[in-house]
Amino acid sequence: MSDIVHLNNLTVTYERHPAVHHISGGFAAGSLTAIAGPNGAGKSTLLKAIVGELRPAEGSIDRGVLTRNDFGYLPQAADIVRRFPISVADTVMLGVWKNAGAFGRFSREDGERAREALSIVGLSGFENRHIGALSAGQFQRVLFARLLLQDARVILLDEPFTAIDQRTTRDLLDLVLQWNQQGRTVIAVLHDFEQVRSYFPETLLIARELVGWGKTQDIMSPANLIKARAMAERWDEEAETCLPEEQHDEDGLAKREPAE
Ligand SMILES: Nc1ncnc2c1ncn2[C@@H]1O[C@H](COP(=O)(O)OP(=O)(O)OP(=O)(O)O)[C@@H](O)[C@H]1O
Repeated sequence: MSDIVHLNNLTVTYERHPAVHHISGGFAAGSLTAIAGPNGAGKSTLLKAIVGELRPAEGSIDRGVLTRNDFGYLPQAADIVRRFPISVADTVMLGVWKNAGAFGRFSREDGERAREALSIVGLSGFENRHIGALSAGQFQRVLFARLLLQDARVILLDEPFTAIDQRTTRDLLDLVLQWNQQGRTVIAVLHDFEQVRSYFPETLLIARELVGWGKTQDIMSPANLIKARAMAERWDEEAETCLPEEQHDEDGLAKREPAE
């Protein structure tokens, strides 16, 4: 299988402090991958970089022929504002905003598809509800309906089941598995290791730097999890981004500019 997204020595920083450091590897087309790692390991940052919200400080992301519209991205619930006076139906329709004609009008067909997507996630009849009046689980169902409508080739989910009831988690997990069976590439940041082991064949384990990337049963070993924790604890939050590759000597030591 060829890679649909490839990371080449990727480093992503916030004000020169690396959050993701020198990660290389590829997501095979049609793969189902969990991104796991301790708190603050750079998982959300990595998703944001893949979808193009953050630019690499070093290295690159090869997305081949894919464009922004080929990516469906569900941010962490904490990053989504729900106070907008917008209905469930309009939220789902945002999944096809690119189809909207002049004056932001959608076709009757898109309206039909939105209703169908809401029915698939078990929310028929909720079209006119205000999104602020939904439970956390219902709102997550709405966001999954939006992803359904978007029909993306690569779907990125950031902790999609955190603080969601069991029934909703099961229903939405089924959708994730169906997307993958349809040939879509799915990448999900997950905290529940049992979920990772049971449903996600591939895992990318990070602690700012790569701990392991491959078959879940190999990567999620006790030794790797201990290593990830130790790497995260050792990480210096104040560390500055390292010098560009060409400024390293053969021993891998950064060459500093001579003091003036
Ligand atoms: N907008 C930001 N500005 C500055 N630093 C940030 C920003 N977002 C994240 N960071 C820092 O980048 C590092 C990685 O954060 P990130 O959210 O990517 O980790 P994570 O693995 O998703 O964490 P968690 O599991 O706790 O959600 C952390 O040190 C965090 O404080």
